Amino acid sequence: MKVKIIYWSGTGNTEKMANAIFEGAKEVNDDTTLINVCDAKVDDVKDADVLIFGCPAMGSEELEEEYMRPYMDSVNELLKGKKVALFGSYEWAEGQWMEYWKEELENLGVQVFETVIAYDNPSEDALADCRSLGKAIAR
Ligand SMILES: Cc1cc2nc3c(=O)[nH]c(=O)nc-3n(C[C@H](O)[C@H](O)[C@H](O)COP(=O)(O)O)c2cc1C
Repeated sequence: MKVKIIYWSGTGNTEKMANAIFEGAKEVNDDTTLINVCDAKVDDVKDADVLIFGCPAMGSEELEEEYMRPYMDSVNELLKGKKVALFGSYEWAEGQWMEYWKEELENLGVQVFETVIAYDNPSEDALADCRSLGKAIAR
């Protein structure tokens, strides 16, 4: 089972979460790759069984618009039938962007296995949740 973690992070908070998910997933599945969305291709989604996408709350409860939004728009339709999870950091509001993101995928018929959000610089507890997510989804 091929696992890919694809993320965007402006100031490193979501990147810390991505690293923790990677650590957890690697423990149970060697075929796990961590990719910055700036380097991600559509094929990265095509050949994966498990996709874990990360993006902080940006804009007004939106995905980052230069890389993450266009990337998701190009792969959303390919996610049906795959195992998908979402994560990211936020600071100004209460995590609504993650609800919108999950809802958007569910409306396309994609099942979202889990979402993990962390306030600002992720706490040790939040990072532990990230490692658990990686471990649970990559088995
Ligand atoms: C341009 C911009 C827009 C943002 N919009 C939101 C928002 O709508 N809701 C929110 O909770 N936080 C918002 N934030 C705060 C970020 O989500 C928060 O700083 C997060 O930790 C950044 O994660 P990163 O270090 O992975 O880039 C915004 C930050 C920036 C720079």
